[in-house]
Amino acid sequence: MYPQAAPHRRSESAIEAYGLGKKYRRGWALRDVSFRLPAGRVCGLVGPNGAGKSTLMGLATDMIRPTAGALRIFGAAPGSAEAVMRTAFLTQEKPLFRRFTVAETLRLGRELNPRWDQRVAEELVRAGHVPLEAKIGTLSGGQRTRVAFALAFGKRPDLLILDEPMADLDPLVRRELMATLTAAAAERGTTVLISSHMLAELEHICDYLVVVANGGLRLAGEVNELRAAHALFAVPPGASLPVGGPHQVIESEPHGGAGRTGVLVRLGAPVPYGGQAEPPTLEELLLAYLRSPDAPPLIAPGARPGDIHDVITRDRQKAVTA
Ligand SMILES: Nc1ncnc2c1ncn2[C@@H]1O[C@H](COP(=O)(O)OP(=O)(O)OP(=O)(O)O)[C@@H](O)[C@H]1O
Repeated sequence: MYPQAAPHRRSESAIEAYGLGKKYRRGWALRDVSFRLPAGRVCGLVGPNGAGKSTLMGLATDMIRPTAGALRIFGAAPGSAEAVMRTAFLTQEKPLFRRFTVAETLRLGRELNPRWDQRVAEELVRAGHVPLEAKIGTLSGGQRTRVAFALAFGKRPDLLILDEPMADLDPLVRRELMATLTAAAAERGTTVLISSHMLAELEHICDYLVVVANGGLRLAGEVNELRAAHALFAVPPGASLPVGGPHQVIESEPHGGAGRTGVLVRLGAPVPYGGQAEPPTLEELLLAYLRSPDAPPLIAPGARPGDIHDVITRDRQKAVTA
């Protein structure tokens, strides 16, 4: 059963993937991945180590070429001038020139990006008391991360792709930068795709979710829709599971003490919440799917991409008119 959303015009897609796959010598890192991320969403990309998250982000930023399928950024091919101008990508590595000062780094950002916003970039640096005249090589890991964030935000991207970028930040700075992220998304309609293993943190910022495991897509869609499509039952010791038939058990785990079992089900029919059942939190939903990598995928209707043939036709038309 899937909660019926009110009919609405299909919004612009920031990312659409069609049967996307990447094969390395050791095998498929990502296989047959199809989803869309509507523009303006903050999307958590979640999966166990080696699930294919960085590969997906590499494909979206043209760092990696697909073995199969295709991907579009605002309708444009990754690596095209339009996609590059509209996208900022931040990884754990944060390649910055160590001999440049912070001010020189921001100047480089200004020269390379036609939509550069010096005020936004400088404010981010100043908020962390990072001296503009300091050389990058003399900064702490967290300060370098802040400068890399300033470069990414200064670019005023429509799509910000963040590959676990905050691992070296203290909790207060993480919070501050998360707040900056969500404010940018709310004010400018920036789409954010952020991979993280910090599930509780994602709960605060994400309204959209893509889960990958073993190189395949497991969940995609709006957080609220995905939560509403599941229920968590707290089953007392000795009691039998009060669901069956159309419902599908994703996972059962000890829950809340007193010998109770928490059973997360994908709903096949409406259940009255209350009593034993409640909608799972985002963290409960994610943990259940991470612990059950073979659970069948659930791609919300709004997260399904259009037809790949339309994309090919559109590309051909662009090539003819170019
Ligand atoms: N350049 C490469 N050559 C060969 N195999 C690779 C390469 N890059 C990634 N892989 C493999 O592809 C799979 C997916 O890797 P990927 O880095 O996308 O996972 P991830 O979800 O980002 O993991 P993590 O959470 O650990 O960062 C892994 O099995 C990895 O070993």
